[in-house]
Amino acid sequence: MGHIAFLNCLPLLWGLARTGSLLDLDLTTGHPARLGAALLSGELDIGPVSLADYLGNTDRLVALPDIAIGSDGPVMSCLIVSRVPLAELDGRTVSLCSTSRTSVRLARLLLRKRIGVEPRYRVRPPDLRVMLSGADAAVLIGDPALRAALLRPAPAGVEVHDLGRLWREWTGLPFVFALFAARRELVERDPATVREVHAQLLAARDLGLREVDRLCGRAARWEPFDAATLRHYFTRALDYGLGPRQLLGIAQFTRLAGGPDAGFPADAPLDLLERADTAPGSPGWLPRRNNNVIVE
Ligand SMILES: C=C(O[C@@H]1C=C(C(=O)O)C=C[C@H]1O)C(=O)O
Repeated sequence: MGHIAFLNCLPLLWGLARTGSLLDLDLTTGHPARLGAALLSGELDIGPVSLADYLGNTDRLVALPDIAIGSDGPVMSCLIVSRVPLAELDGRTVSLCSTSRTSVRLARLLLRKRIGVEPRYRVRPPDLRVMLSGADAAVLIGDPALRAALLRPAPAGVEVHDLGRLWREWTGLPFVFALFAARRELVERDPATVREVHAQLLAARDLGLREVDRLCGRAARWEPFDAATLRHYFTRALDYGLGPRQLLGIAQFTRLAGGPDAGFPADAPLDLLERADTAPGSPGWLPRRNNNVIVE
């Protein structure tokens, strides 16, 4: 199973350890772009997958319901950091961090369709100093983004834009940056194991959030953020749910961002693993489609 090497997945890791599930799982830690590639190559069976990677490979992956990594407003850790107002980025250079697959797509969508600019893009490692050298803006995710937003007061003239906030203000919807998926081949071969791991993930997430005060007190000992900041990040900024509103957000993003150069089609389906108890008599699993229709 994959595990994202960012703080955003710490409540899950805490829960997997505290429930004992960690003993059943062989965990591979990495950044989202690397974990997506590993899931698709068969190196991993199950785990978090950046939304764009999922949407580009729906024939090979099945999404797990009720759990995701998203936000319903400011997310704190997916940012555009810019030396100039966003409206002035037309024709300028924007660095995209190499660890992200979805935030970089969301940033390009927002800049093109919401702000109305068409910058030049280049991919760089997730180091803000490197990203901003020779560029006017940078799209950064995960812990380096949290550090950029919270620790260093932004130098004069540098603007920090939160992608979760921009999306929410534009569409009124939550945004899902990553969901959890299993390889379709495994779901067909061994649905019981996929269901068990799914149940373990939900239990781990719930326990991690129930024990969030203990988790934050502990994490603040070695993270550069204090316990209250971590608590806010886990409980107010991040949204670990995948229900009807989050599915609407996914459908809206798919339709707006999908296309030949996006890596996924505008009509990419979302097949959710059906729960055993909601599919009586099914041979093991049934795909449930995200048929949300967006009305303009
Ligand atoms: C909230 C976050 O969501 C993430 C953003 C991702 C992306 O942009 O591809 C992928 C997985 C998540 O880690 C974050 O990284 O801070």
